[in-house]
Amino acid sequence: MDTAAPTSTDYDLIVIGAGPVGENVADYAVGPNLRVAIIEAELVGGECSYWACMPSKALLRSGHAIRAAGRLPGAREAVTGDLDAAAVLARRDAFTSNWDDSGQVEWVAADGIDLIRGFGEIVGDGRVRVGERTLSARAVALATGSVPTLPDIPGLAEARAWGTREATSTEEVPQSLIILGGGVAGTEMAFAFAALGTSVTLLSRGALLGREEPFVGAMLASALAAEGVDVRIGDDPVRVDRGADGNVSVELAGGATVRAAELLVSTGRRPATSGLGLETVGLDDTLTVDDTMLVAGTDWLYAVGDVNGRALLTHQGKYQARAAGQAIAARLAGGQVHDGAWEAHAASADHVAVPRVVFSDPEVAAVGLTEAQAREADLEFRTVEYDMGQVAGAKLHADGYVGRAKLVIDHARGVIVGATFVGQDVADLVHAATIAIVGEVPMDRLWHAVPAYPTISEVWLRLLETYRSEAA
Ligand SMILES: Cc1cc2nc3c(=O)[nH]c(=O)nc-3n(C[C@H](O)[C@H](O)[C@H](O)COP(=O)(O)OP(=O)(O)OC[C@H]3O[C@@H](n4cnc5c(N)ncnc54)[C@H](O)[C@@H]3O)c2cc1C
Ligand SMILES: NC(=O)c1ccc[n+]([C@@H]2O[C@H](COP(=O)([O-])OP(=O)(O)OC[C@H]3O[C@@H](n4cnc5c(N)ncnc54)[C@H](O)[C@@H]3O)[C@@H](O)[C@H]2O)c1
Repeated sequence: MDTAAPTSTDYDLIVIGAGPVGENVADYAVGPNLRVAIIEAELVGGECSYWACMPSKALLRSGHAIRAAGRLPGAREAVTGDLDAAAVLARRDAFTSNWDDSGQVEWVAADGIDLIRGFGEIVGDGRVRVGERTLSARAVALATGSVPTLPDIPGLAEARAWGTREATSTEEVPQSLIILGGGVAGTEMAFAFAALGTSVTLLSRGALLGREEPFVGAMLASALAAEGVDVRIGDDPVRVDRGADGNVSVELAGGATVRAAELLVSTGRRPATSGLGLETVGLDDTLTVDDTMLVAGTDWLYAVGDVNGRALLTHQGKYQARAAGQAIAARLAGGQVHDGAWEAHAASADHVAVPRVVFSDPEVAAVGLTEAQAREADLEFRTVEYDMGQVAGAKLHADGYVGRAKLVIDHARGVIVGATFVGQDVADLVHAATIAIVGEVPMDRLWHAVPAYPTISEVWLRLLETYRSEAA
């Protein structure tokens, strides 16, 4: 398709999926000379706003605040009793706008984007069907997100298990909950429900958060155990049953059976490509994209956010959307596309600096490579680690502060390629590491970035001192 030529299409760009990513693709592309429509089958704002990031973080926050107060004499005595679960659920409801998307719909209209409600399906090059209508566009962007996977365990499909949607939108706090899957969602939900008073069993087939540094999973497993969560690692479920009394039982390979009022399955997600009609344009369900998110083998189709499987995180999907939206606008206007590494239309950071925060307690904040990934990449690297409990700012922050930090340093280039922090309130530490990686700041120059005293950021100084002393 010659995208620079004037055409008589209904739109210049149709975006399928109005989650955070689709909204940003449309927002960055739309302009006085570019007609943009966005198609949404459910709520404008997507999974993140109503069933994922926002409600899950709202459910977690009050428990973290109570635990934080418990670590400070004076505050500890002032905060007594349990969480008010009804108030926590009500705050969660406020953050999801009670699952009402009118605020986001208003924003779409104010931005000059046409909203079309319904399920969008590709029916040919640049052609999209929604209900009875078939629309044409010079470019189409898929931003349909991802869907949960369900493991093939006998009885599971019939057991009316919760997915993360049911967990984050629950109107009642179950008395007991089994969580299957020790990844990001399972670990966060274990903290959230334990704080709300639920008796939680967490079943993980390997170490918790197994893709992160090994100390991450070990520290979270002991923190969860301290919260009363029964963490079982490596004892796989072999059968699931929902009994006549409404409770769920899960039989484990080791012979034990665990029972609870509800079962949450959080065993990962896959790109939402089913029913999109990709076969009508010669594609299958695995979409390969370049750094402007253009799908390989096409000059009109883009895949952005969770659907391309690059990084299933809102902030990274929105970053891709900013690149893609601007690249689409440039291509449609016949302008220059700046898609070289680190240029405006390329999501270069996807390859080297994806920040990941797990809102557990302690929090986990990581970016770039772990040591294992650096080894796989055949880098010549060194690592340094530091006990964050020894940092003055951390000691002041909470009595008995427990935390650990680690840097992975590309020794040949003298730059950081990975960083991991575990500890109370470390989420915001990771952005400094992201800047160091993206900016390829040499270790010798990083030495001059002085952290304020007494902040938790002083861990940076300790890590750099450790690096220098070990190098000497
Ligand atoms: C429990 C949980 C907690 C999470 N917490 C965080 C977090 O704290 N931070 C973070 O960065 N990430 C978090 N994530 C990940 C985050 O939710 C996703 O990365 C993010 O939602 C992806 O945005 P998206 O726009 O690509 O997809 P989505 O948010 O899934 O939006 C896709 C939209 O497309 C619509 N759609 C799909 N198919 C069609 C179609 N054919 N026609 C029309 N509309 C369609 C859907 O209805 C949906 O509205 C979490 C995920 C889960 C499950
Ligand atoms: N704070 C955040 O940014 C945040 C929070 C929640 C979710 N998310 C995103 O949502 C996505 C989905 O979260 P998730 O936790 O479901 O996925 P995940 O990939 O993080 O974890 C899935 C876990 O399930 C396990 N698993 C997979 N198949 C299994 C099986 N058959 N039996 C037992 N265990 C099995 C895996 O080993 C893994 O530990 C993630 O990719 C994550 O990026 C992000």
